Amino acid sequence: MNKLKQWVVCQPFKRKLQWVIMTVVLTTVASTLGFLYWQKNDQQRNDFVRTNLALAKLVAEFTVLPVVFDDSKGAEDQLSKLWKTPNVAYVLLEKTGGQILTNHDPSNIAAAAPTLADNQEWLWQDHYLYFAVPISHEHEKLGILKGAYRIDELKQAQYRELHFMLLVMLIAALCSYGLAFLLRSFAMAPITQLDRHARRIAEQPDMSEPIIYSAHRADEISHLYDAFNLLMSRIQQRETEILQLNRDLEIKIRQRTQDLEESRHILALSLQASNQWLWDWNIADNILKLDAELVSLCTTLPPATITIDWFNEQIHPDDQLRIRQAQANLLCDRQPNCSSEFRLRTVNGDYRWIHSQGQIIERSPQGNPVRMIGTQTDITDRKQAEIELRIAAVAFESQEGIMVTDANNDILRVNQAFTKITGYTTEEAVNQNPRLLKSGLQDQSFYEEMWRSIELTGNWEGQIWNRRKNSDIYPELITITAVKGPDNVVTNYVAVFNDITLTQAATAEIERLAFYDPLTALPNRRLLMDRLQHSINMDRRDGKQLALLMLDLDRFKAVNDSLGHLAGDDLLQQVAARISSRLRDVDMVARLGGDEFVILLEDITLPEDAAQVAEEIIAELSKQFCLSQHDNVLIGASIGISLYPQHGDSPEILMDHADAALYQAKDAGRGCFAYFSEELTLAARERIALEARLRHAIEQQELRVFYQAQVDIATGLIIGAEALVRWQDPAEGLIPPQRFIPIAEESGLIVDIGSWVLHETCRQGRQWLDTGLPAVTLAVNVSAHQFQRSDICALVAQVLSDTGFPPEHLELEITESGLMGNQSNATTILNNLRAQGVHLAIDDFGTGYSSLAYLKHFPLDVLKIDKSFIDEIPFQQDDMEITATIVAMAHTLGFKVLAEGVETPEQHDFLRKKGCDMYQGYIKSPPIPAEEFAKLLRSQNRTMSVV
Ligand SMILES: Nc1nc2c(ncn2[C@@H]2O[C@H](COP(=O)(O)O[C@H]3[C@@H](O)[C@H](n4cnc5c(=O)[nH]c(N)nc54)O[C@@H]3COP(=O)(O)O)[C@@H](O)[C@H]2O)c(=O)[nH]1
Repeated sequence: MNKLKQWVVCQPFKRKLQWVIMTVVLTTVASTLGFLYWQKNDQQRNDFVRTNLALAKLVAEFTVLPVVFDDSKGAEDQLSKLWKTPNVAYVLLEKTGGQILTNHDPSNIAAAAPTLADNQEWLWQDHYLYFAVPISHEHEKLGILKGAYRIDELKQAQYRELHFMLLVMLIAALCSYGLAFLLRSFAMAPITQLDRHARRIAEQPDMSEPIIYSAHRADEISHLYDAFNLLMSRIQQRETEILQLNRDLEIKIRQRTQDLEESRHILALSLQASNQWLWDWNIADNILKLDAELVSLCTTLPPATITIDWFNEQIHPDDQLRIRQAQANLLCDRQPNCSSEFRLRTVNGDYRWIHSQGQIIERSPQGNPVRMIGTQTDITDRKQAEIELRIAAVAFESQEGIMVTDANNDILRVNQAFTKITGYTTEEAVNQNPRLLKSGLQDQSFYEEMWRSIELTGNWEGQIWNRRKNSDIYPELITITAVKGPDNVVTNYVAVFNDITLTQAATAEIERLAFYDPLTALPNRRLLMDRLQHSINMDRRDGKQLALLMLDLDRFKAVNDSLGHLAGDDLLQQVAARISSRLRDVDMVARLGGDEFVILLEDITLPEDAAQVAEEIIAELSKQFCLSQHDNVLIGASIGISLYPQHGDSPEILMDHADAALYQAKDAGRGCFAYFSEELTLAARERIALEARLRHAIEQQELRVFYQAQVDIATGLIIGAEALVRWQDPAEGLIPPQRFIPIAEESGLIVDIGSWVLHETCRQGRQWLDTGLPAVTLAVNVSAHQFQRSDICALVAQVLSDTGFPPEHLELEITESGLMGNQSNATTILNNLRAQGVHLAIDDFGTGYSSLAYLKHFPLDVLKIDKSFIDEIPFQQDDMEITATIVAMAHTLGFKVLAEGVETPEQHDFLRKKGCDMYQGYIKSPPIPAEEFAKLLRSQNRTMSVV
């Protein structure tokens, strides 16, 4: 119903008008026709009933007699008048009691006829008018006459009339439609025109065009047109004004927009510069607008969907309650603005510290907060820095002294531990230079080295002695670190130090107890084994050898038992001191307990070196001991020696073998040493004996000088000789230098021997000159030991001066190893010798590690190619090539070349072809005594004079 109403309301007015007219016309026509039709119908029916019922009643009166007399025939005659009427359908006469006297029912309708009530005379139903007329005589009911009339004809007539009326209705409808249409057109035309005009004007910019209506009319429509035109002109006028206002407004808006844009830009820049993000919380609908950067930092959600609840969920659980409480306070107006710090989860799942602040900018009419705006800042770095600062502050006040200076080394800050250690308060230290603490125990070079390290590596760590305010000097372990700025320039220095006075003392005490024998203060077994292991490792790497000497005192038990333990202790301490005094710094002596000592000799050259030390110690301990109670005692010592690597490669094995050797030494009769192997023991003993004999030989002048000719390869003439020492032993005969020169070098006797050979050679040379022999160069060997540890320059000057031998005929042969080591020192010596007029030769070239490039730095005259290169010529191609190269290169550097050990004509020819200058070797002459060499020289002279 509502829909219908709605639909009707929505219909255009003209249609509604048309409907009204048609409805009125049709309703009027229909109701009039309907009434007329109904009235006529009713009339016709009543007439039909009345007429036919009267006929039936009349017939009924004529049937009284036949009914009384039960005369069927008479009844039929009477009734025939009735059934001969065309519209009678059936008729029957029924006597009271139910006897049918007559029945005329050709269509069998009676059986289906309705039963009428007692007093009901007729019934109008469907196609029939039923009737029941009583038959009475003198108020006695004799029977009843029943029947039915057909009413079809009457009904058909009525239908025809109905059709006619409907036709009239249709015509009326058409007429009403036409009438309504005419009326609608007439009434709506001006309105439609007004509508079209209004629409057209609405579509045009110009609204000033008036709408014209018939001039002669003055009805309501005409007023409407006037009102419309007036309205339009007013609108036009207002529009002009509005346009003007609009233009003004536009200019203002443009200006404001520009200003706003500028402000926005400045705000954005300011926010960006201050690392801030804008947020805008619409409290009413809960939407939180966040800066795009912050959104992308913490979510992939579309920004428009972010609510305050979602945002709160992203806050760290530990901060959520506090922040929600702050928000609640704001909303309840307990505080006007907010400022808080919290951790916010990012898309990565980690948290960043955010500082958020804002205020309410809009309220509802009731005064409730509606909108808030504020900024957020990522303060993670600041928070981190705060944490680090707190840590730094705690660390700064640690147990270690800390001193911070600026780049000029002026103290900026010190901590409490600094004051505790140094005694200087902060006020006393600040603005001072750390020199304040200088003890003076370190020299300038120490500090220079320290600052060099700081400059190079950025820090320095070490131990330093400083002075407290009360003048006490104390050791500290200090680390100095240079702090650099982003430009890599030092801005500060930070020194962190510990007073290690107590630590040092404690460490020393612990070490002493753990590693040293309390009686003698010598290292104990533990330290010895550590050191031995370390030495084995080092020697294994460097290919060196070491010796372990196990020493046992003879007769110590007797002293201890007879003079008491105090005397025994005293004796042991003195033994320890004597042993120590005989050792080099690199060696070690340990006490294993009782009277047992062990000596570790590191880096020995020959196995016999150990025997020499053992011999010296045995000799030292054989001397008398004066004990503190004025008892003089004589003891002795036996020593067992084991060697690394010959006798074992672990500390335990070496100790066991030294112990075994010690028993061997004791068995041999005490007061002697023994190696773990017999042959070494013998060799060592022989070597020691030889050294003793050599000393004796020097004193007894048993040394001789032999001379070996040096020949000019081009002329074949002797131009010089090498002086070679020999030992003329009265018992053994001539002892070659290979046997005694190494011992002489180790024992230092070489200095005396070398000095003697130089003197003897120059003396002999002078004598030969004086006797008229031709002047030849005499070459003297200078050992490495002699060159490096004695004043060779002074010796040469002295000898030349003493003997008067011309320096230009003296040549000194120095080995490569002699020159190695301190190059500048060697150069000084050589220059000095050169300055004296002496010639200089490099001996055994090729056996050492020097190169020609290295040698060119020295003022040398002759280069002697080692015999080992000459031996295999012409069989060894390599040696030939090396020799040829040495000759060529030596010449390039300005040296003369002498080949040693030339024995065959092939060697001689090869050297001559390669341009070698001189040679020396058995092919010409072996080393021979002075007289023989003089003869050789004289014979050459004679030959020459004959030629
Ligand atoms: N510091 C000193 N060292 C000296 C002194 N005297 C000798 N020595 C050095 O002793 C080493 C052995 O010398 P020596 O046994 O005399 O041997 C020399 C020559 O005999 C030997 N030689 C020379 N020619 C030949 C040869 O043709 N065949 C051959 N088998 N041997 C030959 O060479 C030695 C000379 O060597 P060098 O000195 O290198 O020229 C030896 O190293 C001597 O240096 C001394 O007084 N002081």
